[in-house]
Amino acid sequence: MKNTRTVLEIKNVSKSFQKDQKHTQCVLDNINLEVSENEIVALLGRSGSGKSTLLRMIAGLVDSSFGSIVCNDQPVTGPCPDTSMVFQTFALFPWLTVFGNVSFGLQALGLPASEVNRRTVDMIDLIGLSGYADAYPKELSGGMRQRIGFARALAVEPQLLLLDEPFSALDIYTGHKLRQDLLELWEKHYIKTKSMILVTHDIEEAVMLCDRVLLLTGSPGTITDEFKIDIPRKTRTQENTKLWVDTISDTLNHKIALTATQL
Ligand SMILES: Nc1ncnc2c1ncn2[C@@H]1O[C@H](COP(=O)(O)OP(=O)(O)OP(=O)(O)O)[C@@H](O)[C@H]1O
Repeated sequence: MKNTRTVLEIKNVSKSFQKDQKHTQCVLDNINLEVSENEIVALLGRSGSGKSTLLRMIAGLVDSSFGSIVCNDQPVTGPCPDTSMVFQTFALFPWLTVFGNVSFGLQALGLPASEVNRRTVDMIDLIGLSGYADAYPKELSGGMRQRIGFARALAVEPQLLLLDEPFSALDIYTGHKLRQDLLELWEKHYIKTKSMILVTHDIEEAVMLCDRVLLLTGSPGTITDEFKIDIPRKTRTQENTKLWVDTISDTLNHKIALTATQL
């Protein structure tokens, strides 16, 4: 029987930012979302619809104004130990080597040095950066830098990996290779991560990689549409997913146009 343990449960979450002394901006409204073990979920929406804000709220980096977020059975009230994030811009520490970057989160956990060392070396190998432990990010290509970003996030063994457009700054080939490598690590359980949420603007990427694609639309943003991609991941091709891509694209464009008329 399929394991359907819930890794993330978001209930009635809203978020407003204080713009100045008199004005607040409501960015997200009444978000409800469950993510199960063994799932990859995509979040699509226009720029500014609140996708990154939602990821940061799940990570506990931003407070929600209303509602509840529970990750791995624990309410998220601050930085969440069961999640980690990979960013579009890599967000590496340029003054640290590959080893320093990858071990950063492990050191913050206060683990013994021998454990930090072992897990960092293992993760550097697993992500395909063997031989580069002493290199600095500026000495490496964009694809290799993003591998550091993934290794840093995965080293702390998050249950839920939060991906904020992690492939969009890479060329098509490099992005494709990194996606395939990540999938392989996940499907073969070489990493402890159970589930992932991917924020992307690339509908094809979402359909090829994810079990479900959610649309965050409206102003303030809310989850308005869900598409279950029920073709086994391994058998997906551009041809047999084209209908999904076209349907999602049409729905998204329609919703964005609708929102524009309401603003
Ligand atoms: N810390 C903050 N303070 C004030 N406003 C914020 C803050 N963070 C985000 N916002 C506002 O919230 C809205 C949503 O931003 P967010 O970055 O979540 O959108 P997004 O959907 O991820 O956009 P993109 O696709 O361009 O990355 C924007 O209007 C942004 O200006």
